[in-house]
Amino acid sequence: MLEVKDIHKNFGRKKVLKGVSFTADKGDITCLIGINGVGKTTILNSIMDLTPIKKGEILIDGQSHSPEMYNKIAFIPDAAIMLPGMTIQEGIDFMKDYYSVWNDKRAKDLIRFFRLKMTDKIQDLSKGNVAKVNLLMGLSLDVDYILMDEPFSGIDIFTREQIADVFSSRLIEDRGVLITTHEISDIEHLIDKVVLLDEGVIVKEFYAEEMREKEGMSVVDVMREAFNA
Ligand SMILES: Nc1ncnc2c1ncn2[C@@H]1O[C@H](COP(=O)(O)OP(=O)(O)OP(=O)(O)O)[C@@H](O)[C@H]1O
Repeated sequence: MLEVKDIHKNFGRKKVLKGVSFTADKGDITCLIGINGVGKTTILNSIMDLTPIKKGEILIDGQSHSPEMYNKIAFIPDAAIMLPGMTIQEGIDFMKDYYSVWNDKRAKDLIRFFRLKMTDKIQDLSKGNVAKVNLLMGLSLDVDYILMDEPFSGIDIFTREQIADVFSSRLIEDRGVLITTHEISDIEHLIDKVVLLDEGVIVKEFYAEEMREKEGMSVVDVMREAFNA
């Protein structure tokens, strides 16, 4: 389980996270939702230890940050992660050398699934293809948890559908996925758990299916109610 416990984060005098707590389970797709600038990326960066937190604790299967953690968790950001001059093949070769948890069979499945051309340079890729390469690099790591920051941002509907298909496919397997997205309707039917962030704290944490069955409310209905939209 991924446990975020009472984390606080300031940028200068601005208090962005004011005691954020939630959990994301292995086997679940958990979606972190909130308006622009509320602190979603900051939470993912904090989980990956890419930014220091002022207070609080982050546990991955009960353990706090350590170098071994990077064999358990992968981060798929919303910008290109490979050097611009590299080809996709060179990027894959780098990942293979760097990570002992690289799964070459899954990488090959993803290359076929996304129809990527290995000789293409990262700097020449469209935004959608950059997103696909990022997914390829993150999902090909045999880790238990995957964080994804806005995998649908600025991407056309067909590519969004293709990316959404990844969520329902065996490429995710029984791993824990924590995703931020504004394109909730694309994956509403695939999400297990929803965590709503507003004004520096978690205002609601619920299972989408339970909410549909017990309250007759969709994720978007709950969002509208929580954010008074
Ligand atoms: N390095 C930084 N220095 C100063 N302020 C920052 C920094 N990174 C983020 N912030 C501020 O922290 C707040 C939260 O930013 P963050 O990127 O986490 O939000 P977000 O919820 O991911 O936004 P979006 O939905 O637009 O991607 C914003 O007000 C942002 O301007």
